[in-house]
Amino acid sequence: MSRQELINQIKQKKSFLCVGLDTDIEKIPSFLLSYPDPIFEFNKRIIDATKDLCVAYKPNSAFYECRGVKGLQSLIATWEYLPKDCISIIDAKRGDIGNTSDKYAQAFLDEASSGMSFDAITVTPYMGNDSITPYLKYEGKWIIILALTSSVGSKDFQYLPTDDGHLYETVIKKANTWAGADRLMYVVGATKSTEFAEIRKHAPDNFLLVPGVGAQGGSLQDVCQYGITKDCGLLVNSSRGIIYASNGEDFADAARAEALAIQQQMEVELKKIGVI
Ligand SMILES: O=c1ccn([C@@H]2O[C@H](COP(=O)(O)O)[C@@H](O)[C@H]2O)c(=O)[nH]1
Repeated sequence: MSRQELINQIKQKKSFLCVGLDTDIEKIPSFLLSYPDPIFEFNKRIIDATKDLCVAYKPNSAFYECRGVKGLQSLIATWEYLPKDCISIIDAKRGDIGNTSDKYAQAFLDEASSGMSFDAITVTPYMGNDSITPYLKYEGKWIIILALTSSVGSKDFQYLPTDDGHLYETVIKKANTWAGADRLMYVVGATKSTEFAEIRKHAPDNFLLVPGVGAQGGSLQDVCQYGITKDCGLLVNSSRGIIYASNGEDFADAARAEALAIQQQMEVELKKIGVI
């Protein structure tokens, strides 16, 4: 999905919501366990209930990989089921030397090789340029670089002082030399809303993937105050807050209600800035 197509979807759906599919076999309603692929069945119902309210889905690969072959089958089935008008993001957080990154890129971006071809993949910047370029070979795919994470541990490295301010700022400045805002997004945690203004100085046009609202307590309003741009420029993710809104038979309806509440706040923010 191109940048313009993404912006068009945001305008059409009045939403910049990303629904996180962190689907945990121990948390899904027990009645689903009798299905041949309970994880896929859960995802399918969540997708059906939310697809008109969001512009992105983000399965986190850990929740699938931990189940071995079964998990990969669920992930492939989920990827196949994702609506084509939503950007599909695999949250894999990979990073390695070039020839290994080639294989990670094949695993998640090359349908002929693995059966999956997500629109975007999260990567860690720590190993530098040659760990990122293999993903850029896949035309039209997005690379989403961890910049300032929502985690408490972000203070261990990401805030270290550098000539640019902090290490996360150096990451953004350097990564901007590898590709433009039509291929690169950055992960910035919603729990770091006060840093958004600083980040926008380095990344005025890039979309930011923002996890951390909902279960981690980040504020959508604060994120928008400092992070929204004339093109929106944000994909705000909520995983547990939406998909585990209920663990009863009504789980999909409860997920929809949560997603709708977020979409309605997003509509207000988009109107404020004149995106819609
Ligand atoms: O800085 C980061 C980077 C990634 N994540 C991921 O986003 C979701 C958040 O899930 P919630 O249930 O909405 O808290 C999850 O997949 C994380 O691995 C993040 O939280 N922070």
